[in-house]
Amino acid sequence: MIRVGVIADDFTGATDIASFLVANGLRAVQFSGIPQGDVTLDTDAVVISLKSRSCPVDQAVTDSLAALAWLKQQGAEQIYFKYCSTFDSTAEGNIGPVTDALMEALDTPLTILCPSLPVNGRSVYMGHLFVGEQLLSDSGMKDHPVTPMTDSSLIRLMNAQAKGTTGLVNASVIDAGVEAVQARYAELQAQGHRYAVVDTLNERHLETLGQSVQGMALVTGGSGLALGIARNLAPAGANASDTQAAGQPQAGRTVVLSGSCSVMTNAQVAAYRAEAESLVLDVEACLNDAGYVETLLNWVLPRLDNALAPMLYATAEPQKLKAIQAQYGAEQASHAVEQTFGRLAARLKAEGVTNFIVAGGETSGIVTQSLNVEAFHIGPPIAPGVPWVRAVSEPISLTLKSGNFGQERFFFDAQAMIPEAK
Ligand SMILES: Nc1ncnc2c1ncn2[C@@H]1O[C@H](COP(=O)(O)OP(=O)(O)OP(=O)(O)O)[C@@H](O)[C@H]1O
Ligand SMILES: O=C(O)[C@@H](O)C(=O)CO
Repeated sequence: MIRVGVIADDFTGATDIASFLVANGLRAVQFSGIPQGDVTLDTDAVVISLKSRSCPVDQAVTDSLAALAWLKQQGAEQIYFKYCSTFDSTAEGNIGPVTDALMEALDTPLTILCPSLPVNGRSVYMGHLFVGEQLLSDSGMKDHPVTPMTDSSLIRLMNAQAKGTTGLVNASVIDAGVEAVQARYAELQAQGHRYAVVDTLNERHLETLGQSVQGMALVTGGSGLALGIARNLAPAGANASDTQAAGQPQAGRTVVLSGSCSVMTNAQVAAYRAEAESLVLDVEACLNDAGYVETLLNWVLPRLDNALAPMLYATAEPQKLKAIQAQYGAEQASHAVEQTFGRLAARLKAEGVTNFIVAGGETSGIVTQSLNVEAFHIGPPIAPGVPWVRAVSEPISLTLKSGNFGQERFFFDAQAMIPEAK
């Protein structure tokens, strides 16, 4: 029986939530897109990753409903709509419209909004979302190129993009325990609200919330709530080393591919460059040189036996990125970089590389697609929300790192978890 069916609005967000599910005692399988037909699954949770965060609203709704239909067909008891812990969305959506569509399809009157992920510094207090010590609207997210977040009130954000109205379950109610929280849900519903923002400051709050939503047809949030839900549902005696076993990385040739320009990835690339061999992608060559992927491949191949895996990166500091975007056009440049990583990944696989350490959501999406990997087992985490994952049908392992996740030595730490070849 599938206890939880997750619809994630991007790729790295999907591995993020899958990681919290398995770390807290549920077995999980992740799919890249909606699988064709029925699949026989011996698992507690299924995570489907879509690309619905910043696509047009209609597309996001259609894809999310298709994922819902597939999950219901597999018998999923509870549906979890996973979006970003920084509530990445525009005034039009897609979080509001997708939530409305899922609620209508499930014929459910109330759901919760729980973006918080305290272990990564995302918390909610009095309905306001914080990133570390800053309000969301003061954090780096205010300058996001696609979904700039200039308001921190989850109530205002949701009311602007959804059909119904939003109420608050504040921290003191959550401190009062599961029954108080459930009574507050009933009160908000009786007042005509459709969405309940839940304050969350710590793991204890997530545990209370996980218990409070048992039986709720739809929940929505970041990956933090998955910890509470998994702890509530995990069978007695479940332990993470069992649930993560199928996703353990195997000995094999490894590369690092970094296409993220986020602040944390810049720091991680700088730390890794200082000790490992690396090559920066030339954006002009990505755009115009048909033989560039072979050039990159010829650089990588002789370095695959190095003690530290070779790294190819497009990662750039904000000023450099702006200059590149001004010269070539933002969309053209990022598309060309993504295509280069995708083609290179396919060539590397053909040359026997089995382990891919990838940074960036879009970059992870294209690399996974190019490797033709459709389903993953989830392994142990390298950092909160970033696990090793292993393809179900072939010996390929990946880490798919959200731009701002992970510690500075992430690329080293990921490799340290790969066993030595026998
Ligand atoms: N030097 C560069 N010049 C132009 N575009 C680049 C450059 N480096 C990376 N890009 C593009 O920037 C985008 C980065 O997005 P990606 O989702 O991979 O990372 P991210 O936004 O940091 O990650 P996440 O979505 O997990 O937070 C990609 O489209 C990538 O191709
Ligand atoms: O929730 C998060 O912050 C991440 O899983 C994510 O969605 C990054 O794109």
